[in-house]
Amino acid sequence: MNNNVIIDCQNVAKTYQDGSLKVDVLHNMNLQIQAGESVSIIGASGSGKSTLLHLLGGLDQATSGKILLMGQDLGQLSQAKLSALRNQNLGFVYQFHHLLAEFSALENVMMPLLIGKMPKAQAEQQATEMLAKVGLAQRIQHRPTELSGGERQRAAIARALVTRPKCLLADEPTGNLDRKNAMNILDMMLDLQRDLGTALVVVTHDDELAHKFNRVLTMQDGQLQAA
Ligand SMILES: Nc1ncnc2c1ncn2[C@@H]1O[C@H](COP(=O)(O)OP(=O)(O)OP(=O)(O)O)[C@@H](O)[C@H]1O
Repeated sequence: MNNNVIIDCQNVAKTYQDGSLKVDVLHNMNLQIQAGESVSIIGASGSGKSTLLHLLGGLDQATSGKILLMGQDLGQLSQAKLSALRNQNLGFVYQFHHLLAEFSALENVMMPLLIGKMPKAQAEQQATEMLAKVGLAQRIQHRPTELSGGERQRAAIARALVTRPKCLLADEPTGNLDRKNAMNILDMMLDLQRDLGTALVVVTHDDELAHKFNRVLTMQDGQLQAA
């Protein structure tokens, strides 16, 4: 195995069976995500971008083909092993922040570390540092409702990165934000990708944002093409 490959999709197909209707979304798709690179995925609505991201994250299974995460075949792992591999190596950010309303930004960001059994004081320190990196040093005690939309997404990004994953998978992370905010947050994600050495895979509708990445791929006819 090439040690720099974090995710390796080999001849992946995904078909949804919706009643009697079969929907072929991905076929014979190949993709390698290298350590530390930034990749954007664009393409028409319904072309399969979110489907691909779910497969890369081990949240759904390919119909055929293989997806390796750190050399391990996701289709061959027990649910417990898959969860552990995912928690150790991947971070997720969605269009909606999914922060827990009753907790502060700090508590939300500490959560994945506490789940990983890190002692509380250390988790608090690391979460505080990550919140500072996303520009929320002055907001750590705020609850999600006390943060702006952009700040909530920053907190969600801090929560996804606090475990120092090898790869961050983001589905329309700036889709709910105005243009200026979206640009700022995407630039911040790319800065963090370079500083932390995290690979970054982002699905976006925004061609201009997409072109800030090392590679731009377009989903078309169930496959990825270099844009
Ligand atoms: N659970 C499912 N069951 C049946 N069909 C599905 C399911 N999930 C997605 N699809 C279909 O698969 C296709 C790809 O969906 P997907 O959400 O991956 O597209 P997308 O490129 O992310 O779209 P968008 O840009 O609008 O978010 C669509 O035609 C969709 O209707």
